[in-house]
Amino acid sequence: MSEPLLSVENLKTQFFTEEGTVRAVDGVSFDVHEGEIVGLVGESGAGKSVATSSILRLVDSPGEIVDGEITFKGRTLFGLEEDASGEPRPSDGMLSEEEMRREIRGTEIAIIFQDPMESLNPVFTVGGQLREFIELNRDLDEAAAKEEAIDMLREVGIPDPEARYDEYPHQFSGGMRQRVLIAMALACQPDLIIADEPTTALDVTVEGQILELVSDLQEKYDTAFVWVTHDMSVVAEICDRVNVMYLGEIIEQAPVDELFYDTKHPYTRALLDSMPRPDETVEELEPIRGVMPEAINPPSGCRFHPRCPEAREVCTEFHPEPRDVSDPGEPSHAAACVMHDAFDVGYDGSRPLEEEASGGFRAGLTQIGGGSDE
Ligand SMILES: Nc1ncnc2c1ncn2[C@@H]1O[C@H](COP(=O)(O)OP(=O)(O)OP(=O)(O)O)[C@@H](O)[C@H]1O
Ligand code: NI
Repeated sequence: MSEPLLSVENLKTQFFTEEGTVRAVDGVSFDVHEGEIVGLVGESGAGKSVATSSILRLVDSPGEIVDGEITFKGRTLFGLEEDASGEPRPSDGMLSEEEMRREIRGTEIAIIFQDPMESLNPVFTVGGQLREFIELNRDLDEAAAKEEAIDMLREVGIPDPEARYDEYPHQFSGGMRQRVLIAMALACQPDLIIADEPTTALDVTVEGQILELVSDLQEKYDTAFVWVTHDMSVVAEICDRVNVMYLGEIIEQAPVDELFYDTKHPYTRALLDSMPRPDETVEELEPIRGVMPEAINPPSGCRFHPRCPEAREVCTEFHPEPRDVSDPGEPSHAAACVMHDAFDVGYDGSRPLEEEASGGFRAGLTQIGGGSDE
């Protein structure tokens, strides 16, 4: 395969709070290739948003990227090297804040958030905002930018775009506002769009329409996407490859079909069993038991072990990083679970935690977290 468009390596982003260090993103690696839609999925608090805002270096204090390397089209968005005394400092090649603002954010990598009202200014017309954005970022005069803005509104399926151009954000429905944000994201023809749960607040029908629109646009413009969601049916609908996150880590990484039909991590299985799937009728949905622990003091060993039905003693001790667990000839499929032979740390001979747990502390858990806990 060709060089990835975006490469994230061992990314660590932490928040230094009074309660302690929140390891929000704790050693995450993934690639995005040209024109690919890559999912980032996991329960609330898994670190999805922090991971994506780290890509654009938009993490605010008390948060900080503390380790890792992020490259995009051969340029270093984040990188560290050692100074003379062995302390880490930004690498020579790392883009400056000014370069990030001028050359990357919005133009090369656009971002779409869940709440369009955060990105749209309520006191200016929708068309005016879009036009100004186009004017600023592409060498177009006002008239040409207006024409382009109307074209973009039409492109994202807004009916009667000439008239809607002069309306204000509050005159648009939630779905229509989200379409405006997609138009804005596409306006500079970026190579990558980061979408952070942009359809979560919408009802299912509107969500379906937006996902369809994105698929069409993706084909037409060959834009790559990082699509953040907690919803496996959204993943099934639009993603090519998927990264499943749990407590700051990626625990499974696979093409979408492999993830659904040859699931390799018990957490992914639990996520799949906890929500309705378009491709399967299940008698009963099974919520994931327990709640995701705090990212300040993650459990020892595998971070999922306190909630895992397959957990054995070794899981409390050995902390697995994702390893290739694909069968020969199959596409690359990584999982961070020691039940796979690739780990060879004595899972088969290890004592199951199950019985002890059901009578013990798990019985004490009163709150049962579902898959979508927002
Ligand atoms: N400003 C902050 N200060 C302290 N901790 C933070 C801050 N922002 C995020 N975190 C913590 O970082 C972790 C990851 O949060 P993040 O928002 O990335 O989760 P998420 O997977 O996007 O969840 P959601 O689905 O709810 O959006 C959480 O434990 C969260 O509490
Ligand atoms: Ni989030």
